[in-house]
Amino acid sequence: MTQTVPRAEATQPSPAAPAGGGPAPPRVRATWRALRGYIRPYRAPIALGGLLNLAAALLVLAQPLVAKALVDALGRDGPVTGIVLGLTGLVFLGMLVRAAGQYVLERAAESITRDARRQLAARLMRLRVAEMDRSRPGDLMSRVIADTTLLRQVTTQALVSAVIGGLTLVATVVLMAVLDAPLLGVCLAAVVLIGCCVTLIMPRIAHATRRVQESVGAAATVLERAFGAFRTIKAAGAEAREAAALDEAVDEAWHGGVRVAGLRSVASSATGFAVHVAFLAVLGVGGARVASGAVELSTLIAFLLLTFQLASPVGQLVEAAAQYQAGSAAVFRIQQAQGMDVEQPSPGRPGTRRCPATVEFRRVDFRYRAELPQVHRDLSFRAEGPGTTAFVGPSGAGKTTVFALIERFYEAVGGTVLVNGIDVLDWPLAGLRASIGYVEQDAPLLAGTLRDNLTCAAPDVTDDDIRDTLARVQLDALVDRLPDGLDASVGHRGNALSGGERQRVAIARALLRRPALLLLDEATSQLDAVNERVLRDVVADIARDTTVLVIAHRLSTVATADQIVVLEGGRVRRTGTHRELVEGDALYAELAATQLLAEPGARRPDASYGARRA
Ligand SMILES: Nc1ncnc2c1ncn2[C@@H]1O[C@H](COP(=O)(O)OP(=O)(O)OP(=O)(O)O)[C@@H](O)[C@H]1O
Repeated sequence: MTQTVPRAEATQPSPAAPAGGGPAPPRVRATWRALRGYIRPYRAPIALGGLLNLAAALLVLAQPLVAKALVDALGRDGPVTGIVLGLTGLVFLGMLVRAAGQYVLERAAESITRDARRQLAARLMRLRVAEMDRSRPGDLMSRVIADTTLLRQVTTQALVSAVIGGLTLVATVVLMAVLDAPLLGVCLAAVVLIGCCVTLIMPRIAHATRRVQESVGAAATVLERAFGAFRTIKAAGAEAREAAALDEAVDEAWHGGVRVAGLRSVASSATGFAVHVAFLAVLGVGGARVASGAVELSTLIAFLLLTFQLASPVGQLVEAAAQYQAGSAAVFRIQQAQGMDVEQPSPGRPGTRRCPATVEFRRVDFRYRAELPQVHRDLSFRAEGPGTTAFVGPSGAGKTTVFALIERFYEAVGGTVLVNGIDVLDWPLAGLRASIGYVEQDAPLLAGTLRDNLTCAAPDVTDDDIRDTLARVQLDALVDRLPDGLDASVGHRGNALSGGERQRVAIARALLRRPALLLLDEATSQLDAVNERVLRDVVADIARDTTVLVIAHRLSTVATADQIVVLEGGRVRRTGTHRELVEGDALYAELAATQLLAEPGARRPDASYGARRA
């Protein structure tokens, strides 16, 4: 049995969406769940880093007590060398332990960022084509690159700071209570003040961070759009307009970033201010208590040092809260992307691949989205191999969509698409696509080398296979001419090659997959006579042992096709050979006379459809 994926299953609910009832708001719970998922594989190093940081904090905490011993020893005229050496050792040891703790944490943070990027990128590669149609690629790119960076802080530093800060705060408060309880009361007032301030500021940090990340996504979208159509932008003289669109997004990010900076500085200033107020209050109240003999001077000095040290754990807690808020904004956006609709991998099933393949559409209905008009209505045809079936029809008739349904980029809303007699929904997706070679009309190439482009669909092919295939599409001379041969760069989207060469590289790429079915969307641009002839010969050669489906834009293609399917308004209007259709179908005769590209010197059939309709 072939494993099929029910359509409903393939749609993943967004983790960012409300997760049901309960006291905690769903977003907070979803954020926590996601954070726990990122942290889980690195619990050990994070715990080690946390322990080292805690040890460093305790070593720092011990310093006032040693300082108190030093003051007491000085007061008694006792020996101080050991105490001074001990204090120096404490300072150095604290520094080393803190450095080690930081390294372990930073390493874990980098690993978490790497994992998040890998997971998200792998997921986005599996997005359904329909989902990609609705998305902005630039924004998705910024989620993979920029948003994941914010995880670095929240998953390690913020977590450890919160734990260490909390523990250190408790330890400091306990020590203060041991030293002098009334003075502790003065300090606690400052801590309450900070708590109120933080509660007010933190949600605003999350909101502003989200605005920054969204603006960064918008900026990436503008850049992606401009770089993707760079020549068009230049030819249209639209550089300034694109730059202005980028400015807008960048300004928005700036405003958000400045707001976050402002909020964070208010939070940290409030912390510093509260500690200073506490220090002065302890100095005043403590001075009076020393004067009255209620406490010793050394106790007051130790207390004052502890009061200053209070700034560190409280600052850590405030910083952790701010990092959590910023991170939660990023987690929200990452989870949104993780929740997009992906294709489900299904295990391969041997035996379904048969060469040449047979394709059949049985009463297929299709529309791209519920709110869009229907593209195919009751569409039925059968194409067998070996041989060529050509599709012709007016622009928008649904020819390219036929190929998209065979590749299962989209799923029919009614009827059945069969390959080798099996519903494409029942095929293992990878197996289905492995049987098909698809050459798109604009033959997009990937930036990289010629070899990268040829092997991306069939990584295991040998150099001999590549050379044979290049000879078949008559590209061997080009490769011999290039100084770096197969390792020559093809430029962004293959810009370093001519249109005809790009087409032939795309065909070679498809052939290296050894397809049972070749889908070829012919280029609409006029190729020179050599390229035209080469392409025709190549397709004829492939069609000898393979099923070739071609969206025809050339007279030479339809003239030699074994079968021609004429599409009109999403339906099959007529099927036949070129000769039959020229004589028997007015629309076909008109298309052949007016829209199909003829080789220079070739005779066109007369147009009659428009004339007859008129
Ligand atoms: N991704 C998409 N989302 C929404 N509508 C789409 C999408 N792709 C195509 N369409 C629409 O579907 C219809 C059929 O498009 P299709 O590309 O299949 O036509 P075609 O016959 O190949 O046209 P052409 O010869 O001009 O390439 C068109 O009206 C088109 O606007």
